[in-house]
Amino acid sequence: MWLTVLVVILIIVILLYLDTLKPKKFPPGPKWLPIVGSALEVNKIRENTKYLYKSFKELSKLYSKDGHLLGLKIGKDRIVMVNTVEANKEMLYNEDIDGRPKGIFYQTRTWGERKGVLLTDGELWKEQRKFLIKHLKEFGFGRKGMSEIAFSEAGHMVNDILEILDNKDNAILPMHNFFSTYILNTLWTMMAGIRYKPSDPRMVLLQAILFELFSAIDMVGCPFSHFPVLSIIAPKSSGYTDFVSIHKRIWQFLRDEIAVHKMRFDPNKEDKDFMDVYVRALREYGEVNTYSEGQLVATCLDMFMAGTETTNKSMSFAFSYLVREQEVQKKAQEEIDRVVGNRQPCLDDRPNMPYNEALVHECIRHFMGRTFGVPHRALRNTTLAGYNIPQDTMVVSNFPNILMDEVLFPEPYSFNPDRFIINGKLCLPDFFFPFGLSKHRCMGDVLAKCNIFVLTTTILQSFSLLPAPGEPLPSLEHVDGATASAAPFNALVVRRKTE
Ligand code: HEM
Repeated sequence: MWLTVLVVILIIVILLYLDTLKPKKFPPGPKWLPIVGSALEVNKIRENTKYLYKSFKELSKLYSKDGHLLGLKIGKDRIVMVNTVEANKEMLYNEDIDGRPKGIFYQTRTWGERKGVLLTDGELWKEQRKFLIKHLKEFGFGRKGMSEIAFSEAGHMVNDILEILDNKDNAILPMHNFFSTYILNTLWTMMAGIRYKPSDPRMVLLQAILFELFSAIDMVGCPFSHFPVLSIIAPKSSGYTDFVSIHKRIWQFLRDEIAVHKMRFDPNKEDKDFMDVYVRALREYGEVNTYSEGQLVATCLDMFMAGTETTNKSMSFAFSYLVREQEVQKKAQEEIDRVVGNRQPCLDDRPNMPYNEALVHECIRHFMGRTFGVPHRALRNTTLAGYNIPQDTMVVSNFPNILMDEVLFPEPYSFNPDRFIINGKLCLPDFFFPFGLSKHRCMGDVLAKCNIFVLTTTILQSFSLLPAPGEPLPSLEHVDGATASAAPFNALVVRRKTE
């Protein structure tokens, strides 16, 4: 009996010891303790720095001599943060690192299966990404139709503000989520043929829970993803219960929409949106290869999340700075007045408006300068920047390290569109790739840039945004999470006088 206990203890000790060993030539980083890995050290530093990206910067300074990579283990997950421009380019073009992570966190959002286009790889990702892009184009994606939809949404936005002003000259409006419904509408018109009013109660609820969800998790995971056992022994405090319940609400929202499309489907009528196309494919061929109704729900979920949160939060950063820095706002308005005059701005104006176009890139820089890339996964043992990356290691672009670098972007925390202008022309350096590179490059960059340009120029043409009287200026302390957001703030929206 005692011998058995001793052997069991010995095996546990050996397993715990093995858990602390790093693979040969693994990227440098903090020590690995049994079970928790480097989590304690990361958390300790995060208590001081408040933000995960700043903690990784501190840890990189401490451990990474050449600065390229930082190697960590959080719970069961081996994670490599890719810090530099050169290492990121090498990583994003390395096909061995073209996978997406597996596991409870990434799969719970799609009811335990690997579905969708954002967090999948292999045949399913390839086939479904191709199908999605091909058919979204039929409804305007990346084409003229897309800019017309953005133009129409911008018009609705101005009318909604005028309705709120109700003959007054100004009103105080909450800004951190202000643009989200208009942004969602541009995508949802193509995906589901629908536009919502920002006051629609379903939208208000969905936006609130999405904001909550993205603040509660990090792009590299959350407590129950690194320690899956927590989802069973401590589902509430590990965030698992909320994660599932938020997703259930979004699934329901999407399934309701798909049900409407299925009900009204008529094989003899022209498809009006992506859901129609997918329902037709399922009716004609059935659930073959990678096609299924679950895949349609997951694709909609991905587009909903990747397509609205990112653009909306980029704009929330832009406007928090525009309220603080009135001279930037005035410069943008001067260009709008000079080039566009009194008609509504549209995407065709962009080539003649380098300052406003640069403003779009500066707002994306501020967003991705606080947000990590979508994690990749090593599909097999490989190398990166001279280090070994074992199969199934999570590999993450550390965008903040590049986009907030003082050498690449002097005074990185100031909001300065002029940094992207040389001799009066927009000039983007080749170390600026906030949408990623290569095969997993963002699908929605064209739509995001179109929306930000059209919505920003349209609102600034008709209104100025000033600090709300009696309230502090918008805070520069942002909300951390899977995607960073400006802290909630109000602005005094003032009608501009037209001559
Ligand atoms: C400011 C706005 C946006 C930024 C900064 C952004 C950034 C990114 C980044 C960094 C990636 C990961 C690339 C990689 O893993 O190598 C990505 C992937 C993705 N984005 Fe975006 N994105 C934005 C807007 C959008 C929009 C509007 C859509 C929807 C139309 C979208 C859909 C996607 C999808 C589906 C992927 C996964 C691509 C794949 O793995 O094949 N994104 N995005």
